[in-house]
Amino acid sequence: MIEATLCFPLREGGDADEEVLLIEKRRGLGEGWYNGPGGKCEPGETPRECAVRETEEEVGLEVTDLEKAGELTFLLDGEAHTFCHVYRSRSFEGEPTSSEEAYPEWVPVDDVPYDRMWDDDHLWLPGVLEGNTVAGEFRFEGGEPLDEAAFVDHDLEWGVSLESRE
Ligand SMILES: CNc1ncnc2c1ncn2[C@@H]1O[C@H](COP(=O)(O)OP(=O)(O)OP(=O)(O)O)[C@@H](O)[C@H]1O
Repeated sequence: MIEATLCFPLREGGDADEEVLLIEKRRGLGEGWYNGPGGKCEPGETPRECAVRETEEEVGLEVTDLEKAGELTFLLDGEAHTFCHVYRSRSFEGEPTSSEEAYPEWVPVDDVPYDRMWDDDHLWLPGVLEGNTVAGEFRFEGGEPLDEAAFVDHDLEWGVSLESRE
């Protein structure tokens, strides 16, 4: 099973609108779709360290004080495929810049382009951006690659305690 991360930097935008930093992914899994910065954990790395590293690599932002917001299990044809640790952060340094992997974009949290994201995102990301915590299982069918499989169903639990988790 792949262990991966997603990080959602948040800031106060114009008109006091809350904004989230998304990326348009330029290659690999989920290419062409929007998501948070993130990626696969490397050996010996904690998920939190992975989220910080991937955010720096993909958009050049140095995030600190990551808050654990979710744990998502993605199953493909009945088998656990990816376990994803989700974080929020309001503390970061630097300006988002494009990389070979991603185009960054600040978007109002009320205007997230869910029609251009993974099919599961609209189910859990709004709550995460509102400050809630979530544990979820999402089932996909149809074989590899995961981003061409069909999203079948899911279970979600809100308000879970993730404080003691990486
Ligand atoms: C199934 N539903 C899903 N919904 C939302 N997000 C999903 C997801 N499934 C995977 N993700 C995320 O997508 C990124 C893949 O990125 P990543 O590991 O970098 O893939 P990629 O193949 O490009 O890796 P390398 O660059 O080769 O390491 C990574 O953040 C991972 O958490």
